[in-house]
Amino acid sequence: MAPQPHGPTGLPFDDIRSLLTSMPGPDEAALAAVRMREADLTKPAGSLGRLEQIVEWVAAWSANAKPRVDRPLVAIFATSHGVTRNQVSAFPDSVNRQMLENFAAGGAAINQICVANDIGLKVFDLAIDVPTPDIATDDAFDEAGCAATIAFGMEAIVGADLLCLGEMGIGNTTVASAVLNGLYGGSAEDWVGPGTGVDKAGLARKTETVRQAVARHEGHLGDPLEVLRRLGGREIAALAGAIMAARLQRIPVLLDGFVVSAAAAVLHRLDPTSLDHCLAAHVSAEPAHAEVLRRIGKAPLLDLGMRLGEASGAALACGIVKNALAIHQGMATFEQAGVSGKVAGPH
Ligand SMILES: O=C(O)c1ccc[n+]([C@@H]2O[C@H](COP(=O)([O-])O)[C@@H](O)[C@H]2O)c1
Ligand SMILES: Cc1cc2nc[nH]c2cc1C
Repeated sequence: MAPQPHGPTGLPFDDIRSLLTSMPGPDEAALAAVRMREADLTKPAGSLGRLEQIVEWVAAWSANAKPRVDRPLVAIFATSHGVTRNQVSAFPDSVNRQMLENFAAGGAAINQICVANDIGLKVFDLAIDVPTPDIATDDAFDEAGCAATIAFGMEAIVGADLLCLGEMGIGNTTVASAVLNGLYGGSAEDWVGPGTGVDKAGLARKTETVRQAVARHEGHLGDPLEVLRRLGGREIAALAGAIMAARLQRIPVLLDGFVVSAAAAVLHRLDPTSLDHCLAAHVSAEPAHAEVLRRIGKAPLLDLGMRLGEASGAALACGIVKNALAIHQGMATFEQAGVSGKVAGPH
């Protein structure tokens, strides 16, 4: 039989759907081992709060009873959006390439967060000089193009033991709002916010653009991959691929802000368990982000009023993950330290 490029039906999205059905679950043995050790460490049970659950999360999803993060990686997917012709951003498209150069030169916020926390940084240029079509009037991709971009995101992820996902793309909060409106319904107002800082008139243009884009596809938004194809952008597609690839490679993921959460929401709509290896690093100042996190069932680790993108919140949260693991690995047990354990019963 001749080789078939895209599985039995020949449709690229079917490959993605079938991959989602074969994702590994948590490693129960690693989880049990860290819970056992946790109980023996010189502190009252539960006193490290969510830090304890972070250790369990890394153990379960990296399948390591002695969880470590030695090679954390920030991956930034950068691209351009035709939707910016509707004047939906406070900044011009030219910032995309300029920021790529700034990342390369070490001058962006994310460079400094990576230096401070000893994190590797990779920036992926997704045809930054060729914007995807304006989603208010055209589909963002055809199916093959969308699937190929998801596949690019999958292939980008190698050799890390914790992945911090971020993006860069002027206009992409409009695109993310359209994707979320397409996935979850409601009105455009529910999902739109200031992004890089548009004024009142800009916000009205954004809202109208999202309303127009979503209305164009009415009746075709029942399939989350169709929502992505019609209303998304390259960084959102690649981020969805990266989240899937990390799961297959047993790499825990820290999700950054509003735009990354739109990619995560596509997967969550396809399969609610597909984000179990992900934590929400922070809740962004973009007003609808908190609602997305509620919908995907993630309580953010940080709430710092940030709205930068470029994985800045995820990279900061990586520092917390590294601290949680250092505490767990390095602490003495009650027996080792000669510290008395909790007394049984009331006293
Ligand atoms: O991550 C967020 O929550 C976030 C919120 C607002 C803006 N951004 C960043 O700002 C850019 C998109 O904003 P805008 O106004 O051009 O749509 C893009 O480069 C994002 O990384 C990111
Ligand atoms: C300057 C600038 C830096 C960014 N980093 C991520 N998104 C951004 C948007 C702008 C405008």
